[in-house]
Amino acid sequence: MSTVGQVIKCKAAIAWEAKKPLVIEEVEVEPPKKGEVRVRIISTGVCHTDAYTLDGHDPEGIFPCILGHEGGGIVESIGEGVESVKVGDHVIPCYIPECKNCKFCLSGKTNLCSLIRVTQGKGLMPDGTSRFKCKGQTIFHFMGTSTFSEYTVLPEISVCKVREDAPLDKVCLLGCGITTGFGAALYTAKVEKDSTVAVFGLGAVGLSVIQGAVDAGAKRIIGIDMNPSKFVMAKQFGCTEFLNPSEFQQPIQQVIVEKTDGGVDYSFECIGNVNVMRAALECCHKGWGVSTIIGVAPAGTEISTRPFQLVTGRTWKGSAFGGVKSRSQLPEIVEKYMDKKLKVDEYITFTYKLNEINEAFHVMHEGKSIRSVVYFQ
Ligand SMILES: NC(=O)C1=CN([C@@H]2O[C@H](COP(=O)(O)OP(=O)(O)OC[C@H]3O[C@@H](n4cnc5c(N)ncnc54)[C@H](OP(=O)(O)O)[C@@H]3O)[C@@H](O)[C@H]2O)C=CC1
Ligand SMILES: N[C@@H](CCC(=O)N[C@@H](CSC=O)C(=O)NCC(=O)O)C(=O)O
Ligand SMILES: [Zn+2]
Ligand SMILES: [Zn+2]
Repeated sequence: MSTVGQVIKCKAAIAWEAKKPLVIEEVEVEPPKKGEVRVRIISTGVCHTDAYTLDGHDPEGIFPCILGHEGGGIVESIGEGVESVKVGDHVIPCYIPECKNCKFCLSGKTNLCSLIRVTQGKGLMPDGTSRFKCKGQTIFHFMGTSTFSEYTVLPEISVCKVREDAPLDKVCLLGCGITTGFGAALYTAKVEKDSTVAVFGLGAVGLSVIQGAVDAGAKRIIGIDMNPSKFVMAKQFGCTEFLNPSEFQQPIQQVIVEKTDGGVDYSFECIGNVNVMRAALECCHKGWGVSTIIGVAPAGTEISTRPFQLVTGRTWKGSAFGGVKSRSQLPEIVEKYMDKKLKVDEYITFTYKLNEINEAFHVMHEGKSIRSVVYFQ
């Protein structure tokens, strides 16, 4: 029986409140309105940012909500006026949309489309309402994607069509962490051949920075993590040296400056810790070192350094989704994976069914996972 135009009742993991486990509930998902798309999610990764919001660190965290932003799915139905995707298309939901028409999209300088950013940050669709209900209560969207639900509704501009032979249970991971790190190295920092790179935090994002740095021809890639178990995979990805800050008396930036004849050409913070962000800037070479912040830091925290660090030629940058334009450039990243030029399968350390999703958060907090993928069937 067709579900088009009908409210769909399905399973979703609800975050009823911060710091509490998700609860699998039956939710009602409304049909897509004008300019919207309803997607059946096949699988979803669990990113550190989902944990950050669930743990109550996100100033935009609104509860109850359906988290999840690293999904792969199939279009179930489309709303009036939708032209860029059709029923049955394979898609990746995108937390940074691409309208191709706002000041940001037209600038050619950024991937940060801002057409619907305000409502998205309030957990709502662009018309200011939600498509989710549970037990008669409105459930908020998250990052415009809410992929921890069997069905979700997205604005058309937040949906990237991908080739049908790309396995959705793998390329879902390109919806966030892998694309973010890879893009940050190649498109935001623009790492150069023969350069020296420091990567702080060797989770999925850090490993992807390493992939980007290898692609760019970096000569030395120094991985820094407090968890030495993360070094094993980093080495397989092309990291050439490893440092555990807890093994040194001096600040880690000083150790790196000494080991690299004055500092690295590029550094990346892939943790979300403002003290590490400072270290990442200060381990950069005087005159030209560029440090890119990727990690998302808790509400209320701020970065600091001596302005002299910048006066003397270091640059502080930031990157969201690796600077990748979601609808026009993400298909190229999928292509790289399909051509075996980008690792994706290797990140999947755990797989779960939806009713086991809290375990994915547990293994992440224990430092045991790179990525968990949750399957809906
Ligand atoms: N800007 C953007 O567009 C995006 C930002 N993010 C953000 O990027 C960050 C990384 O995400 P993800 O890779 O999924 O996270 P992970 O938790 O998988 O990786 C973070 C790694 O950093 C390690 N770590 C923690 N504290 C320190 C420290 N003080 N010094 C060195 N290493 C440390 C962790 O160790 P352990 O294993 O012990 O925890 C872990 O190995 C998060 O803040 C996330 O929110 C993610 C995607 C997109
Ligand atoms: N809601 C947070 C900000 C969280 C954040 O910075 N998100 C990143 C993506 S993290 C993905 O895992 C991002 O794309 N930021 C750009 C944006 O417009 O949100 C807060 O309010 O601090
Ligand atoms: Zn993410
Ligand atoms: Zn736009």
